[in-house]
Amino acid sequence: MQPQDIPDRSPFIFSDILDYKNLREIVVNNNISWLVHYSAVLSAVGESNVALAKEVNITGLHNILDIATEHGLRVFVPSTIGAFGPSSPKDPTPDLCVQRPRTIYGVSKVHAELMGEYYHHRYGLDFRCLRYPGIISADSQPGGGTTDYAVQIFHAAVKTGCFECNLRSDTRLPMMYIDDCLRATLEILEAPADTLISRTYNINAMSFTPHSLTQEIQKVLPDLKVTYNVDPVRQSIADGWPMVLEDSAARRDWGWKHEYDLPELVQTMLTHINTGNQVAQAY
Ligand SMILES: NC(=O)C1=CN([C@@H]2O[C@H](COP(=O)(O)OP(=O)(O)OC[C@H]3O[C@@H](n4cnc5c(N)ncnc54)[C@H](O)[C@@H]3O)[C@@H](O)[C@H]2O)C=CC1
Ligand SMILES: CC(=O)[C@H](N)C(=O)O
Repeated sequence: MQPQDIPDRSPFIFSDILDYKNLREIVVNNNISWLVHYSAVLSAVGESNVALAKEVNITGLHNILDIATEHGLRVFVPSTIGAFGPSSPKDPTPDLCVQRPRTIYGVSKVHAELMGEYYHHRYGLDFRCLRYPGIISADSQPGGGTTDYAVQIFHAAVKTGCFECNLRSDTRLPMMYIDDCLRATLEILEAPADTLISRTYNINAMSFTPHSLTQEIQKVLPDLKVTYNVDPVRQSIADGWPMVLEDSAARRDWGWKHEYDLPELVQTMLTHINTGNQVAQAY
């Protein structure tokens, strides 16, 4: 979303997550009561700039937790499938298991989960966290992650009919459509505190490989051609991640239920991208 798309009643303020004083000023001046902390450097970009990922993902998180504790705010921080690693069980990956990620992104997200839970128990901070799968959305370009291919393929399928995939065709990863992701986030934020047995939950929707995604898109666009040029950094990250997230605790405690499986995802993405293109061409 661009600043000009935000309605007048919702102030849009640019701020650096590393500027503690400015963040505090924004919280106080705007009577903020919930912090939804999305700023991060994602998995693939993090491996090419570890220093930046450490700053944004770890120091930025510390700022958020301290401000929230100081001002009694509720905090949501997304975690990720990237918080697991090669020694975690993969199919399915439970909420509680070995977490030894090998990316700075994953390490920073495990740190966020543990710090948030520590602040909850130590200072009573209302910290809530979901481990998202790869998120797929038509209106924003992906920001340097390992699951980016699953967004890029839709744009390529509509615009050029061919796509070069940077993961192996059999790489199975958990994914979720953005509407399910945003609804899950609102649902956990609004859940009564006494229903939350845990402060960090896996949420799952679907899992697919580049090959099975291609086949589903080809049902609508049969001429789509996909070739493979594997990026070793992204592939080794993906090889250490879950294939399926086990999310029965989220379903039991606060009623999580996904709505989009692979066929609905493909239909919805292609419709959005086609509509966007038609609007763009009309101008
Ligand atoms: N997109 C996905 O598939 C998944 C995303 N998540 C989490 O969701 C959150 C959002 O992810 P995306 O929107 O996909 O990532 P993105 O890379 O598109 O967005 C990250 C945002 O952080 C901002 N940012 C970076 N440095 C900053 C700083 N110093 N101060 C303020 N803002 C700064 C960037 O400007 C960017 O808007 C992240 O915390 C990510 O870990 C978790 C799992 C999956
Ligand atoms: C799954 C994520 O956290 C993100 N999309 C990434 O690939 O880094």
